[in-house]
Amino acid sequence: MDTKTDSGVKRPAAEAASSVAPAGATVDLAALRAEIDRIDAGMHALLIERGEIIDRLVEVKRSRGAEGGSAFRPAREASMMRHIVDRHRGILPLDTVEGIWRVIISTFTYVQAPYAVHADLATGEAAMRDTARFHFGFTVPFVAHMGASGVVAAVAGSKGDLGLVPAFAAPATGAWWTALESESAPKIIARLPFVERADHPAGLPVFCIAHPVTDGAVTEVETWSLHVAGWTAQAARALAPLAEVLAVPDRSLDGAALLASIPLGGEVGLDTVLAALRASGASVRSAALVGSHASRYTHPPQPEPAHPAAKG
Ligand SMILES: C=C(O[C@@H]1C=C(C(=O)O)C=C[C@H]1O)C(=O)O
Repeated sequence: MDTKTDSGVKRPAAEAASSVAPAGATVDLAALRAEIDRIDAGMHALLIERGEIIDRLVEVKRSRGAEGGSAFRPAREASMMRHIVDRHRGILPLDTVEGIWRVIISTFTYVQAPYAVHADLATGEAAMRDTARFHFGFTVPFVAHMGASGVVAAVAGSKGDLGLVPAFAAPATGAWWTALESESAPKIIARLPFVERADHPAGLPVFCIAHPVTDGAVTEVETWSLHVAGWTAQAARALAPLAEVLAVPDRSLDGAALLASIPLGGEVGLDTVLAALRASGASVRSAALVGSHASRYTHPPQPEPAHPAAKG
């Protein structure tokens, strides 16, 4: 007996049936594949419709005189990503869902206003590339730099590009954030991943920098560039419980350049951090706000995907 496939090609029934499907399941399989085709066509149509809404959004932004720089809106993106992971259920791994939406959002941001992503590869190329591609996809151009200061300079000289620099202490990076101190310099606008978890496939913590955001900035955590003299182990210990701090010691001055991340509206403010530094014997030469980002949002690690069929 022959059977007719979706494409109209005739082939033997035995070959058409899956090798694991019991005899007689062919029709069900074809029906399920028809369902999958219907869902795929629906999802594609929805993406096309999303693009039409983005077109209208661009018009509204233009009519409101939005600046011509990056269309990236950190507060909106952080909130969307939280909602997506919170409502997810079913067998599709969360990593996949998050990755799909990062590509959707980043690419629609790109079609609104083209931008490139500049990334500092000095602390390791593979992890940083994975991070950039996971969060921004493959349509947004990727520009590699060997050092964070090159990333800051590229963003400063661009119209609306984004930069990715490590959000962890790494000897190779230097105190790149001091280049963000002047008012018109780029600022930290986000910390990625938006949703953190121990087993994140692109979990390298990075700061995203861009021209100062005038619309849609998020200020849950402020990032301060501090210059201190008298930087000692005691001063470092005093700060550890108060704020997340990146420190680059400046041996010639017995001081350090610090990048302190301080949640707004919490018990510990900038004043608390400065007071702790002074109490430890350090003196604070300057403090400049160099950006802000959404508070870190943590999700528990995901269980291994276990399809019912795999359980035997
Ligand atoms: C759509 C907007 O622009 C960008 C694209 C987004 C998207 O595609 O969902 C979300 C936030 C912005 O980074 C917006 O400002 O809402």
